[in-house]
Amino acid sequence: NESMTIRGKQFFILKMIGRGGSSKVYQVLDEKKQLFAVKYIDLEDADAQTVENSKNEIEHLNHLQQYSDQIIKLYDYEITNSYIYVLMECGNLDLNTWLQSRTSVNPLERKLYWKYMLEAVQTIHKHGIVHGDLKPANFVIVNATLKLIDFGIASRIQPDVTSIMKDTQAGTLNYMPPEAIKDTSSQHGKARSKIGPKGDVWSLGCILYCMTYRKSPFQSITNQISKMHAIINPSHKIAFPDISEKDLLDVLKRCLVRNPRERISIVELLEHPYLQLKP
Ligand SMILES: Cn1cc(Nc2nc(NC3CCCCC3)c3c(C#N)c[nH]c3n2)cn1
Repeated sequence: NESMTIRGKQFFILKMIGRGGSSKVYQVLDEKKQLFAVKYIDLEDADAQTVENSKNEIEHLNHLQQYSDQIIKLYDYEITNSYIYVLMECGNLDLNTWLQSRTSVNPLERKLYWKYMLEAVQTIHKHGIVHGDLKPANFVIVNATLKLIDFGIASRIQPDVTSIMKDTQAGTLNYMPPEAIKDTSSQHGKARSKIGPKGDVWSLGCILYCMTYRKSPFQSITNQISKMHAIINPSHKIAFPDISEKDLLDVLKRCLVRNPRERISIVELLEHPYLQLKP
């Protein structure tokens, strides 16, 4: 069985959890049989921007450790000219895989997960980071809590193909805010800087919509161009089938407002009646 050495400590590979571009994520054990996740980034054929983004992401992850338990724990990392190893806590499962495996989500679970997602995203916003590409695969379940595993700065990671993830989440438009599609200024890479924190609120709303109605608001539109048009088209009314939890329905409607200025904020969401924890 393969092993890797990170800063003098040996880790034994159990399985590959996911891969994307030049990154791979493994489930590993240390010599005390403690479970960890290791992200391995191959820098051999990575361009300078990728190297820069990866280092930037790790520095932010390291800095934000102290501010919230809803940010994945970073134990160590090793950066060389040819690779980067990032040693992190290992979640039981990512939220996308979990959602795909559930026929229904129980209301209290949904409410708790929502609170954890808001707290994680509030933490990065407080430190000037807007993710810009939030989706269920960016969160992992650790015991009964949710943790954010990346800040959207470095490359995308998708679940390993052997884990039969058909619609891998990398590159999905299902959670993309209208302002990211409308933003025509400058080359697209800069568009993200134009999306403010309200862009992440839209994406979080799409995730909550998924946890409520089992699909994201635009998932049924399979043609990507038509999907983008629907996301930005004010005449395309998003369906909100009636549900018993009226507070939840109100949260969904306030997150999925196309005008970012009229969209609810993270702070208002944390104060919303839906989160006063009466199941
Ligand atoms: C499917 N599955 C996931 C876990 N747990 C887990 N997955 C992580 N990344 C996964 C990579 C593929 C896409 C989904 C996230 C990370 C991680 C990073 N980056 C830091 N800790 C983690 N824990 C167990 N099963």
